[in-house]
Amino acid sequence: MHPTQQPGWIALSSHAKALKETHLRDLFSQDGQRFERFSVKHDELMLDFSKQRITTETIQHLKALANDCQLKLWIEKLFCGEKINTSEDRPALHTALRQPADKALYLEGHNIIADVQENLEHMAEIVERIHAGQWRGYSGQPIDTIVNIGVGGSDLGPMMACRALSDFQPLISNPLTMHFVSSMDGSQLADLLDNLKPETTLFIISSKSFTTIDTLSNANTAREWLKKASGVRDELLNRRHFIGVSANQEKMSQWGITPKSQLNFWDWTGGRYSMWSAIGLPIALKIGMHGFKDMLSGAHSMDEHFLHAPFEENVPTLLGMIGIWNINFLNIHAHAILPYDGRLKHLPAYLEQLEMESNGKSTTRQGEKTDYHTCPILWGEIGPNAQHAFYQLLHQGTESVMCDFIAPARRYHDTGNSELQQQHTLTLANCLAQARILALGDSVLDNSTSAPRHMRYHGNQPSTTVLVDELTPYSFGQLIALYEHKVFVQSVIWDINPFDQWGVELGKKMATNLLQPLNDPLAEANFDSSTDGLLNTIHRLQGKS
Ligand SMILES: O=P(O)(O)OC[C@H]1O[C@H](O)[C@H](O)[C@@H](O)[C@@H]1O
Repeated sequence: MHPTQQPGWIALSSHAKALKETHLRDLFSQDGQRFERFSVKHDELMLDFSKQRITTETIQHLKALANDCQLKLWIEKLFCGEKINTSEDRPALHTALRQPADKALYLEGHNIIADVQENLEHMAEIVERIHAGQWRGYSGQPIDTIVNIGVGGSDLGPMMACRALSDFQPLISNPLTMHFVSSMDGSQLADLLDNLKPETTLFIISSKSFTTIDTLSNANTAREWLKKASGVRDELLNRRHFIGVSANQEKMSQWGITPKSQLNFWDWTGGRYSMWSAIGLPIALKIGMHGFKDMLSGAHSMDEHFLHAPFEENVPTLLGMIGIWNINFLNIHAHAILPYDGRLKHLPAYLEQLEMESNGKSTTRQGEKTDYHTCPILWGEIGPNAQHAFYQLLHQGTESVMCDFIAPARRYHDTGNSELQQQHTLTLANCLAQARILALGDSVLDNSTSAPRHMRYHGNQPSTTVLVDELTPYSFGQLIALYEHKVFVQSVIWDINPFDQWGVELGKKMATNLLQPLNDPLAEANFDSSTDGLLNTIHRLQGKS
């Protein structure tokens, strides 16, 4: 049945009308127990939903809607490997990547957990060799610099995790420097190559498809740079300086990655869900295999919780359903991700891909056009930095925005560094202050109403605070799995497939069509007046016409 015809949806619509005039300030003054009522803890994460514009009735209706849409059944389909990515005829089994070794999951008669474990062992061998200084470049010197070349899901997850978990680097005899390169125009790579030593640099070419032009162009540039610098033959460079990570072995081999330096994963791992697979090699290099496995365990703990916990305690389900409430019933279509921890700098970019590429769709599983909103516009920044940039709009603009505040409760506590401890306290104070003012507005002040209009804060901007006990590989794994499952919950309610991304394909084809007319001013170009005009101007500026 169409989601908007479900009884839960209809009940939520009238409930939203009844709550329309209710400010968060009223909800707090009516109920002194909001925090106890609307905060939920699972393991190392605590989510406070009390600053959302909800009542206990809202939660009941959301639960009814989740049941109407058979959420429980869909979660089971996800975990057991049903082909729920129907447009690509495959399952989405990122949860299998974090299953313990003693579990089994059969896909077409084959135990994929055994494959996953074998893969982890191969990863561990590579990590060990590099950490021990036994992986040597063409001149015999140990590798000390890693450059991950990838884009989208083959870049954002590992880059985010390496930054987030840099406090957890193991003591190794051969410390590594790590870089991430994604941009198609080569600007990141060009800057980097000027400062790298070719004989000690190892490139990880990460691409699920191994056909992504952005990644292959950067990889080719890197190989040419190595060739010129070393004067060594391709075969030796490929063996000593390139590792490939892909679900496409054939393409990796064609490019020249030697079989021993190939790490595989599977088409049932979506690109934006792949940091748990061999795509996570940079993470394992950064925090060691032990740390990487802790991250997998954290995610697994969230998986088990998502699969088994009842709705009222189910953290990803609540996060997803309260998002549905905001988007479809309170008409809020902007979502800010605000980590109060500089280590989570890349979390907003990661979630932009995870959420908007998964749920930024308007076609239902039945192939019909949705007549309701789906994924909101998501963006974000380290919270304290964003306070000096776009919080003005959050506090006094005309848009309703829902916010996620994400902060660790403990940091620096065992460093003995009181200045840094104080900085953490200051950061938490800002996090709590901002969420409070966004919710309650200037009613937090005694004499607010006497202030001129330009100094008023209207409040009523809903937010969730995600409090992490302490940022570790384990809690980080939980946090990311939380968002993955939240996205899944919303996709079920919206009746869309979150695991494909057809909306990115046409742009790739069109860019290919434009290469020839860009190279050759005499090539036939008959696109549209804007594109033709831009082509002519570029030719003129390049001195080609
Ligand atoms: O890993 P790759 O196959 O190189 O793909 C890299 C990225 O590019 C694609 O265009 C998709 O939009 C992303 O989902 C994907 O993560």
